[in-house]
Amino acid sequence: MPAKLSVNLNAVAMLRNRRGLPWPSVTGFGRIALEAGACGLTVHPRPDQRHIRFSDVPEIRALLDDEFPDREFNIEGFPTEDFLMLVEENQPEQVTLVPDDPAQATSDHGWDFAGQGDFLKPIIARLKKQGFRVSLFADPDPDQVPAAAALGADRIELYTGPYGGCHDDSEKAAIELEKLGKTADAAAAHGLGVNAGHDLTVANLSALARRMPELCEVSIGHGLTADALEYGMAETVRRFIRACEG
Ligand SMILES: CC(=O)[C@@H](O)[C@H](O)COP(=O)(O)O
Ligand SMILES: NCC(=O)COP(=O)(O)O
Repeated sequence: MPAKLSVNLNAVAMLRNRRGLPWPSVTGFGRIALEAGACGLTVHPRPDQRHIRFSDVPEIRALLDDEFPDREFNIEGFPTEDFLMLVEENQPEQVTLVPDDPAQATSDHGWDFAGQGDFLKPIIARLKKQGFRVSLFADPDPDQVPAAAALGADRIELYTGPYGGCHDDSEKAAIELEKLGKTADAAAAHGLGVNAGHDLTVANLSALARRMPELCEVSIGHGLTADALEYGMAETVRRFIRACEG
């Protein structure tokens, strides 16, 4: 079964926020993505709300509930109490915990599972008790997988930034891809599902999907939104879904 595509709406929100106007519409582009076959929508609200605003989240929840009840909502972020309350109010199918500092421009590393396990464990238990699937943002490092697996989460989301950053160097890309692949293999051996995301594109996605047949889901925003400017959102989503097939 090919990996599922979850469309990240952060970049659409960022474009909207250039003005005090409601377009481009975050839910409107979410609807086009879902109509074109995306399996879900992802948001990564940051504390400064520079792209997704907390008020977008219930609107996306309503879009999914009212028009696409078979698709999934994935909310990503650092688990502050504000973030956890937002999650609990909006009942996503999946929560992805990311170790971002509020000042960070974008996500650039996974959790240190051994060092931050005591912090994560009760948060994961709180989220799991309410029925959310929990995924943990992870570096491409198979040695960290046993510590991740001990925390009680369902999946890891592999940080694919270093792989995506090799867009002009196929030798380096092959090395990064193998690190991701070995981490996915270790995760599968420890009973963890595997998601992936960050700087994925139509050009680099097929090779990733072929290397990790166990890949459950990719969440893609920046590259997909860039393509949507060129090809339109619906055609872009169809292109990414084909790339998920390997
Ligand atoms: C965890 C991850 O890789 C994405 O959620 C990414 O961080 C998107 O966030 P920005 O849109 O703020 O770059
Ligand atoms: N989890 C990764 C994500 O949602 C999107 O990352 P990017 O495609 O915007 O780099």
